[in-house]
Amino acid sequence: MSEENSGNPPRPEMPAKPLIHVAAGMILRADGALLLAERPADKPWSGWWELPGGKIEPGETVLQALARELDEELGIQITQATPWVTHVHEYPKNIVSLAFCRVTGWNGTPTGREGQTLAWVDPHAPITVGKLLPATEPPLRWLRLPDRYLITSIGGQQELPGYLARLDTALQQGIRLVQFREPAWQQRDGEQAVAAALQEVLRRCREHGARCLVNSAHPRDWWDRADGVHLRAADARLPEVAARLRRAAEDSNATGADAAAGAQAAPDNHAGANAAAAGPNSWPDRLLGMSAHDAADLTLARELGADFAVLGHVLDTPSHPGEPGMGWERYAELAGGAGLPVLAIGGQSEATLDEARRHGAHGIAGIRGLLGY
Ligand SMILES: Nc1nc2c([nH]c(=O)n2[C@@H]2O[C@H](COP(=O)(O)OP(=O)(O)OP(=O)(O)O)[C@@H](O)[C@H]2O)c(=O)[nH]1
Repeated sequence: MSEENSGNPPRPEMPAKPLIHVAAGMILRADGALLLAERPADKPWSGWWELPGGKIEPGETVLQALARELDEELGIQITQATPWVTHVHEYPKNIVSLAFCRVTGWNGTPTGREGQTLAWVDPHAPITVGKLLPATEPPLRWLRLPDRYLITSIGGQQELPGYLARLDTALQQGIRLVQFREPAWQQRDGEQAVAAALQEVLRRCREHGARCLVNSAHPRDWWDRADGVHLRAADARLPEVAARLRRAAEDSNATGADAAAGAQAAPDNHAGANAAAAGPNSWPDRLLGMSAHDAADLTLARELGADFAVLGHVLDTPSHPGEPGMGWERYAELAGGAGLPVLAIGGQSEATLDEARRHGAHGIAGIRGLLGY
């Protein structure tokens, strides 16, 4: 029904909020420490902490703007930086599109050239230097996500001992995120046989402080045994999946997990914008991953409050014979608009991690390449 004949009075036009494009640096030292800056007294939100950076000027690329800002603000010259996640946050008075970049190489020593206090912090520990700008909280959460994601492909009971030995090695070598995914085995031998393998994989992951998600091809009641779920794109569209995630979010809110996760009060003109813009964070005490193949899948991942998406396949891979990969250019285009961390999948291994990062990936996912085949 059109507004004219709906019987409702026409709504007054809302003035559009200004959209500000910003480049901000995740400046990471070799020991993993992250640089934060306190906004100085003469700027809006003074006293709040942020990632160094600033507005992108007309004609500048994100990396050019970042290089200029870090030189002006900190007196450092970037030698190594890659695009990461672009996060759009709506404040009551404006909308900021923050293009976060990983900065891992620079010349000079960061100095607060505009009077700002600087602090190197451990991004894996609670941030205690002060309040973070609301739009700066999601990237700090995302930074904690491991950058290598191993997906199982055990295949059957006979192969299990050999696989577990390889898994042990991968965990010893630093794998901290695993997805248990055995749809063919489950279909052939039944859930019981596969459930025992999940227990073995979970036990080993826990021994090494790694998290293990279960693929949504497996029974729903396994999700709670693991550290979260990895949704296939088709499963992410099922109403019962959305309902299940909503229930998990409600349970978690009821037990105050949000407060424990460090939600902060915002000043008046930031108030209320944070939770909505950071995504619903559907399952705060567990991880939610989703497989994506196109822009619509990535949008859905963001709407569901996924912690990350896996996008591919990028390069040709034995798991999709005869289906050419999307290639790095297309990957970069899609990942750049995703608004959440994206891992590249398809032909990935330690050897492709740098290339993946150059194209905006948070990291890589794989079956064989991350198991040392
Ligand atoms: N650099 C940076 N800006 C952020 C972050 N989070 C966040 O909401 N912002 C917002 O993005 C905008 C950054 O622009 P800016 O730093 O160039 O602007 P400014 O207020 O310092 O003023 P100015 O450029 O006129 O000196 C501000 O509105 C700031 O509140 C962050 O982590 N880093």
